[in-house]
Amino acid sequence: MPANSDALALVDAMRLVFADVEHDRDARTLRLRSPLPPGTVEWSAELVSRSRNLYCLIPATLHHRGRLRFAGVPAGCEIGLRPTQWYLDTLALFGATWRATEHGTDVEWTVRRPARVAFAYPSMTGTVVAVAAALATPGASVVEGATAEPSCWEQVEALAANGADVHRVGDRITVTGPGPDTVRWAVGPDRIHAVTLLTAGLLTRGAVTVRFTRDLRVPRFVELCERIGAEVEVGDGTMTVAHPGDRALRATDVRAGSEPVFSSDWAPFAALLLATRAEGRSTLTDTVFVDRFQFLDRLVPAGLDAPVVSRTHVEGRPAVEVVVDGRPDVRLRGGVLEDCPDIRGSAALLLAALVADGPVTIPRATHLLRGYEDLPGQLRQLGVTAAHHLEVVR
Ligand SMILES: CC(=O)N[C@H]1[C@@H](OP(=O)(O)OP(=O)(O)OC[C@H]2O[C@@H](n3ccc(=O)[nH]c3=O)[C@H](O)[C@@H]2O)O[C@H](CO)[C@@H](O)[C@@H]1O
Ligand SMILES: C=C(OP(=O)(O)O)C(=O)O
Repeated sequence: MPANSDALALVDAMRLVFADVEHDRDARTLRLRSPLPPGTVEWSAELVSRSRNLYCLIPATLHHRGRLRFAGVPAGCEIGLRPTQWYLDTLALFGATWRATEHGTDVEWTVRRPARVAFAYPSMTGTVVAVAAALATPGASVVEGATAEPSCWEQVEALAANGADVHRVGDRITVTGPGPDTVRWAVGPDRIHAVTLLTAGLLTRGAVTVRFTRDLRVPRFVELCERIGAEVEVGDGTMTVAHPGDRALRATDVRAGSEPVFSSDWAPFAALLLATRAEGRSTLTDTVFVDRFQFLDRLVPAGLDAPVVSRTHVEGRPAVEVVVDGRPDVRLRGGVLEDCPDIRGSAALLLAALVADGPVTIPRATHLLRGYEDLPGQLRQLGVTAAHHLEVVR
């Protein structure tokens, strides 16, 4: 497992559930053993501020300890409205009760009942919470309208491989609990991380190869690369994306959103690439987060043309649209950039150093470090030299 700060927050939360938590950062393994006896778990405001993904751990926390109190709201990227009540309402379908208090939220799970959960929108965290709750509940539960994100299918794959009665067919997941006592799993490749590095290669007009031990499921990213004229080669456990070298990439329109369409998480990388390496006008939309493209504004003082951002609707959903006029030979100036309060926007700012003449400094790397253990170090390993002046102030 990775050791980005988000993952480390989850490890800390697991220390409140298991007596024996062994995290070996060199071996990249995490072992959780000996659940603590029932009691009340308290998540401090500090812990809660570190990861929004803590929501995914609520079922396990309640399963072993019965009661959870947390201050505030588990926080993540600030990229638009992100209400979270539906995660707790999903748990309530399995018999949990929750209430907002003066200090935060109290959740309890004393009576468990199997449930039928139907998402009107394919919520990612909602799906993970529902599958985990179903697994801890004796009897047959069903999750309909589940997310189409392969990273979440991995949850089902891991459980099934360990003997759980869990099946996914399309957007329907059936679970018969209780699940197995022991689960062992090697975490699959981080798809967003892979797309980040492959984009870096295109920005340098070079090529990057990523290696992985299990399928890298990024078909929409591959399609985009092919559409704009990049070369993609998929081998046995490898994917290489290469810039054509002698010509600019082609402009194209990108409709990002909830998978199976082009992932919202990759939209910043596509926008940066199309603005700085493609010839012509591209329009990108995102139906998940209205501030998805906020990082582009931070690059204007560094020499990027001001993006034209507007609110729109795509298939009835509110969306953000950005129009970029590609300048394939642009050289940005770099500089100390304004903070960008989201992981992928921050990563895109760092990648902008690859098309800049001057140093690029990201002033507050909190968000970057939530999603990437050491992106500057990885870029250096790929051959990015000191000339690109990547600097992250921790
Ligand atoms: C579906 C989707 O693309 N989810 C993204 C979201 O996951 P995350 O799990 O954070 O959020 P959800 O998938 O639960 O919801 C995403 C958005 O969907 C809408 N919504 C959700 C549930 C619901 O019942 N009704 C509703 O309208 C809301 O606008 C919400 O903000 O952020 C992650 C981090 O960037 C991305 O990896 C996920 O791809
Ligand atoms: C938005 C992201 O994370 P979070 O949901 O934790 O804010 C992300 O991973 O890009």
